[in-house]
Formats: sequence, C-alpha cells, structure tokens
Amino acid sequence: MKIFTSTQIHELDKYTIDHEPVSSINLMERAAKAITHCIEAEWSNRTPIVVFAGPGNNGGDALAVARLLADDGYQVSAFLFNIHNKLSNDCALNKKRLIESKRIKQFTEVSVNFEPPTLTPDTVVVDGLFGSGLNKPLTGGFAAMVKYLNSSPAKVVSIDIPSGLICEDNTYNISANILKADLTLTLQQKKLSMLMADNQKYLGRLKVLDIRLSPEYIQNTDCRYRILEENDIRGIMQPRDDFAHKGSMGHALLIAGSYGMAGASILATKACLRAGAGKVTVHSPKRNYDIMQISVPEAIQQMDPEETLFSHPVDTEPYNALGIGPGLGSNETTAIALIAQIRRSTCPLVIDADAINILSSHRAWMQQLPKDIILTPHPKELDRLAGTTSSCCYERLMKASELAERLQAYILLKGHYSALCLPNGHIDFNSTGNSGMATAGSGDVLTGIITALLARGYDAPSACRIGMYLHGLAGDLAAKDLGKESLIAGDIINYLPKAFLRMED
Ligand SMILES: NC(=O)C1=CN([C@@H]2O[C@H](COP(=O)(O)OP(=O)(O)OC[C@H]3O[C@@H](n4cnc5c(N)ncnc54)[C@H](O)[C@@H]3O)[C@@H](O)[C@H]2O)[C@@H](O)CC1
Ligand SMILES: Nc1ncnc2c1ncn2[C@@H]1O[C@H](COP(=O)(O)OP(=O)(O)O)[C@@H](O)[C@H]1O
Ligand SMILES: [K+]
Repeated sequence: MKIFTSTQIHELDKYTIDHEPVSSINLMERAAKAITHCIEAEWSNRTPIVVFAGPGNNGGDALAVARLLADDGYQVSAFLFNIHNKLSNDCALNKKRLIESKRIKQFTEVSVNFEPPTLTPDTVVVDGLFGSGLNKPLTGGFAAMVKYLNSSPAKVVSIDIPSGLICEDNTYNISANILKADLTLTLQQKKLSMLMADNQKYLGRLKVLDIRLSPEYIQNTDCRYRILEENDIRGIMQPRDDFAHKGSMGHALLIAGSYGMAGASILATKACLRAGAGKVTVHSPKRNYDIMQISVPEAIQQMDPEETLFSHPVDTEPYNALGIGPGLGSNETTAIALIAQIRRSTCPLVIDADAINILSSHRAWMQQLPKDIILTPHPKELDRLAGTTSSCCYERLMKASELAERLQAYILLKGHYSALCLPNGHIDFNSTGNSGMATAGSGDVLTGIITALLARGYDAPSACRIGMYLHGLAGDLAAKDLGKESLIAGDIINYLPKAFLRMED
C-alpha cells in the first residue's frame, strides 16, 4: 500500500473529483458516511455528541458527520471555528446543509470568543479541526482548544488525523498542542506520521476507511513510501526448484558470536538454515566450537584461531552471502578483522549488531563500505551510526534514508513497521511483527534469515523485503499460539516453517 504525502493526498483528492463520476461535495459526503457508520457502530444514539469543526475540508467532513448523526437521532452540538471568516467551499456548503437540516441540538459558529462546553465522561467529541491540510504546529486558540480537550474526560474520535498532528514531519511540533484521540478514523490510507512510535500516543485505535479514491492515480503515481503487504511479498518469492540440490540453494557464511555470546550465533545460524539456505558455515572463536556443534549439527563449523573472539578475516570465495555481527563483541582486534573482512568480501553482505557498532566508532571506515551492502540497525544502533541526536522517529528515519542514499546501501531500521531505506531514497515499511518480538535475539534471527535469502540468490532489496516480512509473520504466528509475553527469539525460528507455508498457500 502506497503512503502518499499530504501534497499527494491533495492531488489524489483532486484527481478523483476530476476523473471519477463524483463531485467534491459528494466525495466529502462519502467520507462523512463512512465516519458516521464507524461512530454509530461504537456508540448508541443515547451518547451525547459534540463536534468541533475547523475552517477547511476536515471541518467540512465534521459538519457533515454532525448532520448525519443528528438525522439518526443523536443529540449533537456542533462548533465551527471560523476566526478568519473564511471557509473552504465544501465546509461552507456543509455548514448550510447542517443549519437547514434543523435536527441539530445546537450549532455555534465561533469567530472571536469561545466558551467551551462542559464535556462529561459519556460524551463523544468528534474532532474535525484540522486534517491533512495542517502544515505547522497549532498555536493560540486552537492550541488552547486541544489542551482543553486533552484534559477533558470525554472520548475523542478524530477525523482523518488527530488535530495538531502533521501528516509527515512532527520534529518541531509541540506535543501538548496535539490532540490525543481515543479513535482515529483515517481516510483512504495511513499517513506517514502514523507509522512512527512516538506518535502512537495521539492516535488511540486506528482504523483506515476506504473512500474509493482514484485507483488509477494510486497505481500510476510514484511514491516514496509504501507499506509492504502479503501480495507484494508473494510477487517476489521464488518457488524452490524440484531439481534443487544443496549446492544450488546457496552457501551462507555467518561470522557471529564471541565467547559468552554463542547464543547470538546459534540463533542466526538456525534461522539461516530454516530460511532455506543450501549450506550454512558459521565462523566463531575456538571456545564456542563444541557448543555450536551440539546446538546446530546441520551447520559447518569454522574455527577462528582466537579462543574468545573474531580475529581473522575469511576468504568469501566459496560463499554466496555473508552475515556478520550478531554477538561479535567490539574488541579492537575484532574491529580490525571486521574492516579487513568487509574489504576482502566478494559476496553480498549483511552487517548487524556489533559490526554496526564497530563501524560507528570507526566512522572513517564507512567510506570503504561496498555498494549494495545491507545494514540492519535497531534505533540505538542507527543513532550511533548516523549521529542522530534527537529522539524523534521521523528525524531518525530521514537520517537513515540519507545514509542509505549516501552509501548506496540498504538500511533496514528495525522496530514496529521496520523501515527498509533504499539507495534511491524510497522507504518500504514492513507490516508484520508484534511487541512479543521485543526480546533479546530477535534481531539475530533476522540477520540469519536475510543472509539465507541472499545466499539463495535473491537480490539485496528482495532479501530484505522477504526477510523482514517472514520474520514478522513467524513472530505473529508464534504469538497467536504462545502469546506475546512469553515469546522468545527461538520461537520465531520455530515458526518460520509455518510462515513459509503460509506464503506458499
Ligand atoms: N483526502 C481526500 O481525498 C479527502 C479529504 N477530505 C478531508 O479534507 C481534509 C483536508 O482538508 P484541507 O486541505 O482543507 O485541510 P484542513 O481542513 O486540514 O486544514 C484547513 C486549513 O488550515 C490551514 N492551516 C494549516 N495549518 C494551520 C495551523 N497550524 N493553524 C491554523 N490554520 C492552519 C490551512 O491553510 C488550510 O487552509 C482531510 O483531512 C479530510 O478530512 C474529505 O473531505 C474527503 C476526501
Ligand atoms: N514491537 C515490535 N513490533 C514488531 N517487530 C518488533 C517489535 N519489537 C521488536 N521487533 C522486531 O524484532 C527484532 C529486534 O531486533 P534487535 O533489536 O536487533 O534485537 P536483538 O539485538 O536482541 O537481536 C527486529 O527485527 C524488530 O523489527
Ligand atoms: K482531525
């Protein structure tokens, strides 16, 4: 699913009106009916409703919802904020329709002073102050209004987006001036800001309402952001050839695990095998040899001459992909070996965990990274790598995207909606995965999966897309059976077969 920016949403809106048999006012009516339907499904007509409408089309939606709810027997009070005496055409038309309908309990147009109504805990507030047209943080009376609503006991339903939240960049927004909704009914598609962890507190429950905007525009318009769905992944997965043999299914090399961190290499290696690689070799320090042999008998063990850490780069000629980093430690000997390893590697590379941390503390080495490399940082690792100073998720995402462009690399920023930043500046978000996967070792499993897919012959973007999707899907299937609280990284590996089976259906 493409995630259009607010500018593109505006164009999509206009394109739909120009090319489909629907007028602007009827498109608004369609949106309002969908919103009304959702509200009526949740709250009976004994619920007092207070509607707050702004001067634009978000306000127009809200006034139409006020009329439709009043028509269905709800007690509705509506406030229209028209402080500049300027309404959008459709907002003005819906104001007229609302007044004419006469079913409304109270309609107030606010131009100067506003006496806020008392809001009881059983009241539902419909927020149509601002939607996708908001282009700067709220100030003055609107900010005061939001603060008032946030401190009230009423339930808040936001139309399209909570008022005060901007569709994309909220880096310099003011948290206190953004409405905290209980339910957000967003039109057509999620907005980019809704994918960010730091904005979840404003959204409450989030529902997407399909208002049938032009499929032609949606299909033909290039878009920087998209959410990967099952069909996107099915479309790039390749079936296993009947005549396959272990030599044709790729030989993956993992360099992982220092003494005390054998677990990371075990998880990555098992995941790599479960993700379909023909052969997996794991390179680890001498002291981990026995534990590796016993834990993953299917893998080939390669010993580093050092007892406790990775110290000697390996010839990658025999391998189709290399995954390096899980549990590696950041000893200086390992750091030197890592950079030598990256330099002499001739196969596709996945760099994770400690390998990313080493690069962060040796920034000059970053210039030596080959093109098309895959880096899989979690947010803290990305901050170290890119020098992000703010905790704002949008800013971090942009830093990751800039870095991917600069290095011509694939940066998979992990989290809920993991974001794959592509060298061309586009960003693909993952749609699978759950909070049960916030447990040590989950990332090692992802590294193993992506390395296997690369070894199998997928190109870097496909390996990342399929890898993150299957990893999240396995986590979702595991959570269904085991719950989220008890889920551990090994469960993700155990459910990988079911995830593959689901995609083969
Ligand atoms: N996307 C679509 O296809 C559809 C959109 N509709 C509605 O239209 C909305 C967008 O409408 P608009 O583009 O009129 O925008 P809004 O209603 O979000 O905002 C209206 C006005 O607010 C002003 N504004 C921006 N930031 C401000 C700030 N910080 N303080 C004060 N004023 C500010 C803008 O100049 C703009 O004129 C959507 O959110 C949705 O609710 C629906 O009517 C149906 C179809
Ligand atoms: N709340 C969540 N929703 C979806 N996926 C999650 C969530 N929390 C963690 N994950 C996934 O689990 C993995 C965690 O990776 P990472 O933080 O590197 O763990 P570790 O370093 O312990 O191996 C990532 O792939 C991430 O996307
Ligand atoms: K709104």
